Amino acid sequence: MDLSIVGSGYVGTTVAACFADLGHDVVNIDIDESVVETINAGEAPIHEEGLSELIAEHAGPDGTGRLQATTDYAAVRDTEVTFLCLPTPQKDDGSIDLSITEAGASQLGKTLADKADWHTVVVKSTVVPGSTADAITPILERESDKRVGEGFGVGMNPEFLREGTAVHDFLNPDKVVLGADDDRALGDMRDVFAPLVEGTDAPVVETDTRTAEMIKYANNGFLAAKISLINDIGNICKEFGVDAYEVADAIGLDDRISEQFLQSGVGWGGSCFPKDVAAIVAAAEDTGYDPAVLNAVVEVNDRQPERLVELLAGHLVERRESGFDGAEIAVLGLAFKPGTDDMRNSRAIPVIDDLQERGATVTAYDPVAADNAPNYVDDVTYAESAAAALDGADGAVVVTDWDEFAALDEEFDAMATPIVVDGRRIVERRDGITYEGLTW
Ligand SMILES: NC(=O)c1ccc[n+]([C@@H]2O[C@H](COP(=O)([O-])OP(=O)(O)OC[C@H]3O[C@@H](n4cnc5c(N)ncnc54)[C@H](O)[C@@H]3O)[C@@H](O)[C@H]2O)c1
Ligand SMILES: O=c1ccn([C@@H]2O[C@H](COP(=O)(O)OP(=O)(O)O[C@H]3O[C@H](CO)[C@@H](O)[C@H](O)[C@H]3O)[C@@H](O)[C@H]2O)c(=O)[nH]1
Repeated sequence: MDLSIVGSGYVGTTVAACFADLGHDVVNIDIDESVVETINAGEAPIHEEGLSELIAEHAGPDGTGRLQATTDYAAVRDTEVTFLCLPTPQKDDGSIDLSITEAGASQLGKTLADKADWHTVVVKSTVVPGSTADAITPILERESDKRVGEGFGVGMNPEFLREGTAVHDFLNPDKVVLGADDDRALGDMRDVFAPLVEGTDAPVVETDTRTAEMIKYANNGFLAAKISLINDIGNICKEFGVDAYEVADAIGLDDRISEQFLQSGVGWGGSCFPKDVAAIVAAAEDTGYDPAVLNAVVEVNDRQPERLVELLAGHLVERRESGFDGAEIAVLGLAFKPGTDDMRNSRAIPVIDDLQERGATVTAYDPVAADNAPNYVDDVTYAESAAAALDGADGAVVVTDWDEFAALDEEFDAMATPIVVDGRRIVERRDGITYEGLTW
């Protein structure tokens, strides 16, 4: 099939490259010329395992591959189905900001005005229940001067991929959710996903757009809650001198709990959980409902970075009279999780802010996120390696569970005072360092 993917960020680029790999002809549309040029050069605009290979295979300068990129919405008219993969950030009050997605829908609608044939528009962005039918569809109708269900169809297909494993997750989904309010749009979505579903036996959930939208928030709310619950339990474990990871291993054996998402530590960040929990909380409160559990989920998460810094403070005052004042602290990890250069809402941000407010100077190391970091934190020195960050440091905190941190050993000997507070259970406890885990 001929597909257009509007928005070529973490989701759009992955989805476009994967659909091309599944045999569709795909055009990626983005307003950012540098993103478009990068894809057309056969390269990945973001760091995602396996993505460069797919783009190199399906895009490229000769323009003959199954994946192309452009800034021109007119390309939509040569396709049958468009996926909107545009950002849905949060406003200052936490509620969803639909303006970018609405602007994209408006450009798309204008383009569809000049298309004679039927077209299906699928919202892939995470949007609060009712957004597709009540906000996006009316824009498409107004700008195209067509009626939904007649000139075009609309669907909602939430995306569950994780950054760092985006390509793998998209190609091996636990489920595919197809939300549609008319049969023709649903039929088009089934056709688009047929090669994926046939190849993986992924269960397909067919529903209406409003339910599809809610499934996405329920999924993310549940996962964020699971991490906050294990963090809450982990904090209690720490008070009792119990290892939260040993406890998690045992409770994870219960099928009803499962072993996944039980890693306690400095908490959840990223481009999704923080804004999505905030958005569904705001949307719920708008209806008059008080989402007490989800509010607590955020509260527990917000406390973890400070708990990490407090643990370091406790050890530092024993070794340095001036405590944090003038101390050099190594921060290991900047990305919100390993496998990505994404720093949106990374726990590294509140940790670094707190360290600096207490008078410390920060040297940070991350294998891929250092170039991106100055967009999120100031006055940080970036080291070329974990060893260089640790060299001469008065203390270290681990914020991201990059595999390479597990291999650190003698590097700690070069610290001025070898105190290591681990927020991710990745560093090995060893002789010669004062090692403290956040929940163990
Ligand atoms: N990042 C994830 O892991 C993930 C996973 C599942 C769902 N989602 C959801 O998917 C949506 C997109 O997220 P993302 O992380 O890919 O966003 P992103 O910020 O990485 O990318 C968005 C892209 O859209 C482009 N853009 C902005 N306005 C445009 C316009 N009018 N026309 C064309 N392109 C435009 C930007 O230049 C950018 O390249 C969000 O709703 C998000 O919640 C994200
Ligand atoms: O046991 C765990 C698991 C994760 N995390 C943290 O949780 C955050 C999110 O991690 P993860 O879910 O792996 O990455 P995301 O890319 O944010 O993916 C989430 O958000 C996406 C965007 O909505 C969804 O598509 C995915 O299904 C959902 O997992 C990161 O800061 C992790 O360090 C923990 O602290 N403990």
